[in-house]
Amino acid sequence: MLKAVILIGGPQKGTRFRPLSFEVPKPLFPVAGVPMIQHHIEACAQVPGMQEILLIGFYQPDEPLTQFLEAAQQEFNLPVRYLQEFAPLGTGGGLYHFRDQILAGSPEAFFVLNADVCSDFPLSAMLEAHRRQRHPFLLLGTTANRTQSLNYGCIVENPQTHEVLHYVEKPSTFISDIINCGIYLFSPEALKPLRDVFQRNQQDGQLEDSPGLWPGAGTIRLEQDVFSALAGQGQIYVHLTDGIWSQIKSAGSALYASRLYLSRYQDTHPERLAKHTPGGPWIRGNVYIHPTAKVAPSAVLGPNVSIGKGVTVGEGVRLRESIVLHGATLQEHTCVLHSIVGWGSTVGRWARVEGTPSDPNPNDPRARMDSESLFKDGKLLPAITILGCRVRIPAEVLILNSIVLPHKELSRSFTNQIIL
Ligand SMILES: Nc1nc2c(ncn2[C@@H]2O[C@H](COP(=O)(O)OP(=O)(O)O[C@H]3O[C@H](CO)[C@@H](O)[C@H](O)[C@@H]3O)[C@@H](O)[C@H]2O)c(=O)[nH]1
Repeated sequence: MLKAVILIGGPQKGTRFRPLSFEVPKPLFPVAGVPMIQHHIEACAQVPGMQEILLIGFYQPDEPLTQFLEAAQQEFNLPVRYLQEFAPLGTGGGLYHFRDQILAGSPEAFFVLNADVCSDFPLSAMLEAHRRQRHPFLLLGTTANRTQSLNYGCIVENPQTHEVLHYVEKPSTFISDIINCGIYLFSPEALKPLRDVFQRNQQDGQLEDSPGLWPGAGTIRLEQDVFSALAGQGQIYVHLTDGIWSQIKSAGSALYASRLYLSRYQDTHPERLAKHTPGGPWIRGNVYIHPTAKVAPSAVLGPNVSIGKGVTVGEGVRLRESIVLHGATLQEHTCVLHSIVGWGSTVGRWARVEGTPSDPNPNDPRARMDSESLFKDGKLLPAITILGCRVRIPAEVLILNSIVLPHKELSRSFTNQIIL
């Protein structure tokens, strides 16, 4: 019997995802038409023997989250439960705090998945590798180029045995081009080292003269406190993948992840990809259209477009490399490229909303999405255009490389600006 835990973080997390995370918790942001963590749940539900999926985070269990859990339980016919941390406990604290719930029913092992990654989740291959060796910790690893590897957990392995010999979280100088994907398979014994860290933290906290410096009861950083500490002791192994993988930290990376998942749908969910039908819109490449969306027959969509619930797309609209969120309206002849259009926003006739993609370098097979910062030398870097929720763009204007905060009603064109 197996279980899976998805670490969904909480409201202080996902700041690079603003303004989109104002409206919906980041783990529920739609990527390729479905909430980000539904991809995780689908992958877990396909592993034979999966008994339960637990989401651990510090969000208040609000309506969208509760509705999502109910829908997921029904769809996958599996218990999918949310366990709320009383405070942010780090990537390992929640696993230790809820250890009884995780180990209830004696699972042979449990997957732990970061919510903010996009992957083809090679969980069955990880399980096979685990069953051969039964080591406490198995990490999924992939490669990144030298510069970008510094943004991730870096792994030095023994190439013969795949044992993790050395692990450094976001090093300041190059360590290894093998990076931690934030996807793990732990055996029940993995909780023992977490207990040791917890107890050590408690003792340190009691000894600490200035409690303000104490990291807080229960906080455990899986990466630094466990992986770095245990590397080279025969307990941690890496399973390498060259499948699709990307972090989803910013809105730009959500667009990139959406493209990766849409292309994967050709094998996994062909029914989710729109096809050109007589009298229907023109479809180029991979496009997802929610069944409730109204798309005019002369619109041209794709590649890599995802259209949410209740969206209206008018005649002559051109849409590519974009996500249009539920209830948005694109009036006749608008052109939307490399952009995310927020919930309930309206783009007026003949307006053009355009961004600049920040995709990984296609000529470098090891390139990953940059974990972009918005500014460089005090200037806004060109990036995808984001319209927050209920933004109104008038007719015949250009909105280029800009971020428009929710509820703004614009009256003219804007280029390279954050519109507050
Ligand atoms: N429940 C809970 N979840 C948390 C907490 N803090 C972070 N998380 C969740 O844990 C995951 C990792 O979040 P970060 O702490 O932001 O780390 P990171 O910068 O994404 O780096 C991690 O992931 C990389 C791969 O994407 C790894 O390369 C890196 O080593 C590390 O594991 C995310 O899904 C986040 O929501 C917490 O206090 N509680």
